[in-house]
Amino acid sequence: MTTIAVLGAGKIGEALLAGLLKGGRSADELLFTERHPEQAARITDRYGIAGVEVEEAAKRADVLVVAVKPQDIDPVLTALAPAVGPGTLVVSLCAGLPTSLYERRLPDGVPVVRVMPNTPMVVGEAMSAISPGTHATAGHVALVKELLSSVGQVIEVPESQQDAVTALSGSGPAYFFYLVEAMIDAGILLGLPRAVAEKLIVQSAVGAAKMLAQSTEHPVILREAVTSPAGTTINAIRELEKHGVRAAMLDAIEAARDRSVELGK
Ligand SMILES: NC(=O)C1=CN([C@@H]2O[C@H](COP(=O)(O)OP(=O)(O)OC[C@H]3O[C@@H](n4cnc5c(N)ncnc54)[C@H](OP(=O)(O)O)[C@@H]3O)[C@@H](O)[C@H]2O)C=CC1
Ligand SMILES: O=C(O)[C@@H]1CCC=N1
Repeated sequence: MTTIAVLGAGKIGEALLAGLLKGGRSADELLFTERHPEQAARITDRYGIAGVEVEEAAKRADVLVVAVKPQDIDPVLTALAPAVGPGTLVVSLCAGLPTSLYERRLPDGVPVVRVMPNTPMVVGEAMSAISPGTHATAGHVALVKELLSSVGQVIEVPESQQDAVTALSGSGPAYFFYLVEAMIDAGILLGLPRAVAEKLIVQSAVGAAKMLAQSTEHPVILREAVTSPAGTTINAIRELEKHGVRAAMLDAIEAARDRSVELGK
């Protein structure tokens, strides 16, 4: 049995615990730490998983998944340093934080794998990108891939690409939610009831996402197929181009990448 402890059961930590249970792990194999007692009690009630202190998690777990905000990492590393050994695998989900930070602060030889997942984990559709640190072996990478495969898809990337990955797929779901929110607002502007606008847009998003996932065509071909000559769509596209939506997207994702780099300093 591999015991997995999630340090920081917030949004992504809870999503991972829920996903691992759905993927077939038993609650006995899982632990978590959480500094809000009410959140800890809620998680134990809901999933039957035990909440423990960081030091106990470090002693009992084979895999420690760090899911606190990057700004909160310092006390976690201080608590882990005397408690982890080279047999414990540390998996960091934290934006920006390099494996070298963990390697510097933890005992020599502790294996570290950096992962950037995303919240569609809650529906088994995460996109996770993983990068091994200096002491992580192929076996460690395989174990992390196996864990994350139960909550979505996994790719391995060089660690130098992790800030870009964070900006693209880590934050990516937020961009889609933002777009959906704006499109629902447009429905309200055009006089549709909110419930109708929501249904129209959410199902259009689900359908478009399935087409993107299943089709071998480039997204531009899929868009062209919707854009009839002298029709409605091209009028909307002209407005999007006029307002610089593509350039805004490039700038937005570059800004997210820059923030990830900054968090790692
Ligand atoms: N949300 C997302 O979509 C994604 C997040 N990530 C990464 O995951 C990490 C967590 O993000 P997210 O889940 O959004 O953040 P949250 O703030 O929701 O979750 C972190 C939780 O950990 C708690 N915490 C902080 N320090 C400790 C500690 N020492 N011991 C126990 N618990 C602690 C926090 O408490 P408190 O509320 O008091 O701070 C909070 O409840 C971040 O590093 C982020 O970069 C990665 C990919 C996607
Ligand atoms: O916004 C953040 O910093 C985190 C990392 C990627 C998604 N959410």
